[in-house]
Amino acid sequence: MAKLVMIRHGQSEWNAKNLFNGWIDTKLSPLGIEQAKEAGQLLSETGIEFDHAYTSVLTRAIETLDFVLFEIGQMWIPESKSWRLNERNYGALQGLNKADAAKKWGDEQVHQWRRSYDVLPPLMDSYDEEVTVEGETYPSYDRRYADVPEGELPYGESLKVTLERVLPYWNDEISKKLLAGENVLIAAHGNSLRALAKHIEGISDDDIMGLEIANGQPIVYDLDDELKVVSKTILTKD
Ligand SMILES: O=C(O)[C@@H](CO)OP(=O)(O)O
Repeated sequence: MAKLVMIRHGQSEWNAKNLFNGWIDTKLSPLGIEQAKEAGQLLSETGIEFDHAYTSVLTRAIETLDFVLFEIGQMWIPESKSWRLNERNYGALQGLNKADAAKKWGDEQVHQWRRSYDVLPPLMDSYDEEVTVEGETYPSYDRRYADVPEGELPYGESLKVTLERVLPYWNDEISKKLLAGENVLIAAHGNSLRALAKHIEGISDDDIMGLEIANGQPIVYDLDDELKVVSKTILTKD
């Protein structure tokens, strides 16, 4: 029986400001760093020995993985990073304040964009666009995406579309490790992990609307030989 642990990154600078973050590369806030360290401390109490760690190509998830691996004394294990584990691309919403968006488009519309399974956010026009917040400019595209196959760069993703780009990585890479009995740690994002949880737990399109994943709380799955969930435990301080 293999163990799979998924951790959403600690609070990002833009989570703290209530901005749509998506693929924009922001760092952990001071609270986010504390949450990442705490996640590692909680995980270290389980004694799980990992064989492989996965993360996205976004700094907030990579930082979280580093803090967690440091806390559990397993910084040496093999790690892989993939754009397929990135946060959902929030398209033209990226950089906007979520409360301002609700005032402009209405609470229900914004809730649909954030939590529905298949409603797309407004799409961005091009990867040449930059997002400027408080005088700081963030590029939409950089060389970390050079290996993304032609035509697969998203311009805005629903959870469904997010799952469709996470799944090939799960099927070709992560699930193979678990099927071989290896213990796997994934540090990623609220929506890439909601998508994976939907797949792993068989959550319906309707019920996935109610699933929230908190920053820095490790989710520990025991999986059987066919990767069916035997148990799920969320580690918290309390
Ligand atoms: O802004 C984002 O990219 C995500 C997660 O931080 O937000 P939401 O929870 O609204 O999907």
